[in-house]
Order: sequence, then structure tokens, then C-alpha cells
Amino acid sequence: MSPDDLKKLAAARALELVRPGMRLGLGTGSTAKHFVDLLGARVAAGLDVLCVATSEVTQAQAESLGIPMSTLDETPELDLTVDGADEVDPQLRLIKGAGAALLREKIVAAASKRMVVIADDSKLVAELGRFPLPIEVVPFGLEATRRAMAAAITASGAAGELRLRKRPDGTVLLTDGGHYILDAHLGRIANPELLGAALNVVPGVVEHGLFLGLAAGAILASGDGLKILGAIE
Ligand SMILES: O=C(CO)[C@H](O)[C@H](O)COP(=O)(O)O
Repeated sequence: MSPDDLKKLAAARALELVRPGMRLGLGTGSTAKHFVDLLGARVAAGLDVLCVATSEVTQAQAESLGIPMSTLDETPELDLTVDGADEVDPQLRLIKGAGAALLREKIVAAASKRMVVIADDSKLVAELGRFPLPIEVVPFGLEATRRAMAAAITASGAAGELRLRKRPDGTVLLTDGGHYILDAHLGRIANPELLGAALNVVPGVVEHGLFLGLAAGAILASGDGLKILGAIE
């Protein structure tokens, strides 16, 4: 099975969690895209749900499929959010944000009674940090913010380079919220809670891609089948 087939398998299992009348958060990325495609087919067949997207890309996809969409202003509490991840550890701590949607993804996950991660099992790691940690910052004062972040990272016991994320054409990437992303190449994050808390208090940092205590469960697909972490139902 190809990696894309595995993503689709995880997405299909997550679709089984959806009940009529649910308010859903829709994630961002290639795995979440499969979930939205499958959900769109169910909606076309008559399923009644109301959804909030975690990015403009997902919003456009969902609208194109005729999925009824809302906002967190109109629908501030969601039943279930299904989203991908860049890394998942055995305690269901995540790194997210490769798709630059971490801020809205975290707001939507926090507004949900349940967040379930869908991924192929290559995302499961013993320890977070091999994947660069995305950190969203306001453009104003970038260099000062970068220095304060570097100090916070060191104080938390981690170390590594902060790289400003650019588009393939070399221009600086702007998130849906108009912010920059600094990717922290740390190699390993021995204490995600300490690092997250240290980054949270740096002025200029809008949000970081450590999702701690947010995911209730994960559906991880491999060639041998599905592995469930935590509680998905
Ligand atoms: O956090 C994300 C976007 O900001 C994605 O959920 C994460 O990058 C996983 O994406 P994919 O399913 O394409 O591997």
C-alpha cells in the first residue's frame, strides 16, 4: 500500500466516528484532505453535519464539495475534530504545522470535545523533535522575537536552529493569519511541556506546533492495518 493509501485508510476509519447532526472541525494537510473528500461524499448522500475549517485551503475544499460550513463565532463548540499530524508520540503529544495551519488547527482542536489524529504510522515517534517544530510569530520585531525564542528554547533544555519558512519561490511564507513561521530544528524535544510553556511567554510568538493534551486518540495506518492510540470513540 502506498503512503497515500494509508492516509486514506486512516481517514476512512475516522469517518466512521461521524454521526448525523455532529459539529465537526476539519483539519489541514494531505491526510485531512482525504477525510474531507470522504465526508463530502457522505454529505452528498444526505448526511447532516456542520463543519468549521482549520485553513482557507480546507474551507475551499469543503465548500467545493457542498459541505455545510460554519465559523467558531457561530458554532463555538464542536463535537469532533479530525486532523493530521507531523509527529505523534505514545502519549498523544503532537507536532503540527507543516501545512502552516497550526494556529487555526489548535484553536479548532481546543474548541472540540474530541480531537482525533489521522496519519500513516510513519508519524509515530518515540520522542518528538526530529520533525522541525513550527512556531508562528508576528512579522513585527522578527529578529528580537527570534533571539527571545532562542533563549527560551535553551532554557527549556533544547537546542537548534530557527529557520524562517519560505515558499518555493523564495518569498517569506505568510500564514492564513498573516504571520511568519520559524521552524525550530531541534532534533529531539526531551520535555515538550517545558518547551511549550517557555515559548508561550515570548512576546511575538503567536502559537507553536506542540499540541499537548489536545488529542484524545489517533488512528495510525500501516501495511498491517490500523493502530489505535488512546480513545477515538
Ligand atoms: O499540521 C498540519 C498542517 O498545518 C498537518 O495536519 C500536518 O502537517 C500533517 O499533514 P499531512 O497529512 O499532509 O502529512
